[in-house]
Amino acid sequence: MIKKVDHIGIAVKSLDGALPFYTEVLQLPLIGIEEVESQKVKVAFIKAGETKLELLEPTSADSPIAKFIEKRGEGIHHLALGVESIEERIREMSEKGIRMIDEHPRPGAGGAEIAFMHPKAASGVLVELCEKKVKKG
Ligand SMILES: C[C@H](C(=O)O)C(=O)SCCNC(=O)CCNC(=O)[C@H](O)C(C)(C)COP(=O)(O)OP(=O)(O)OC[C@H]1O[C@@H](n2cnc3c(N)ncnc32)[C@H](O)[C@@H]1OP(=O)(O)O
Ligand SMILES: [Co+2]
Repeated sequence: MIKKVDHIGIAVKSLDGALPFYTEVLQLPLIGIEEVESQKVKVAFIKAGETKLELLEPTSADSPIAKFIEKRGEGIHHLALGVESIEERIREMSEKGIRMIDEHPRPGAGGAEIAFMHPKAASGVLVELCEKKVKKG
C-alpha cells in the first residue's frame, strides 16, 4: 500500500528566506520550484537522500499554508506517503472509516495526484497520499 515517504511538507513564510539553510548549510540539492495554484502554494522540492523535503510558501492570505503559519508559525506541515492507485487507496481509507479531506485525488506538484486525510484521523498529523503519475510515451 505505502511505497515510501514521498516528502515531508514544511510551511515557510518565504522560500527565499528558508531555502539557504537547506541548500547551503545542509548542501541538499534543490530539485525545483513550482506554483500549485489550486493549493495556493509555491513549493520548493529538495532532495534529502531517499526522500524529499517540500518547502511550502503561501501565495494568498487564504492559502491553507497561510492559515497554518498564522495559527502555529512555520514548521512541519504534512507527511506525504507515496502510493499506487490513489483512487483505490482513498476508497480503502473511506471504507475503514478514515476521515478524508479529499474524496477524490487533486492535482499536486510535479504532476502528482494527491489526497489529504484529516489530521484527526492520524493522531494530529496531516497525511497526504501522493501518486506520481509516470508520463506515458
Ligand atoms: C501541492 C503540494 C503537493 O505535495 O503536491 C501540497 O502538499 S499542498 C499542501 C497545502 N494544502 C493542504 O494542506 C490541503 C489540505 N489541508 C486542509 O484541507 C486544511 O489545511 C485542514 C483541513 C488540514 C485544516 O484546515 P483549517 O486549519 O481551516 O481547519 P481547522 O483550523 O479547523 O483545523 C482542524 C484541526 O486540524 C488541525 N490542523 C490544521 N492543520 C494541521 C496540520 N497541518 N497538521 C496537523 N494538524 C492540523 C487544527 O489545529 C485543528 O485541530 P484542533 O481542532 O485540535 O485545533
Ligand atoms: Co505535499
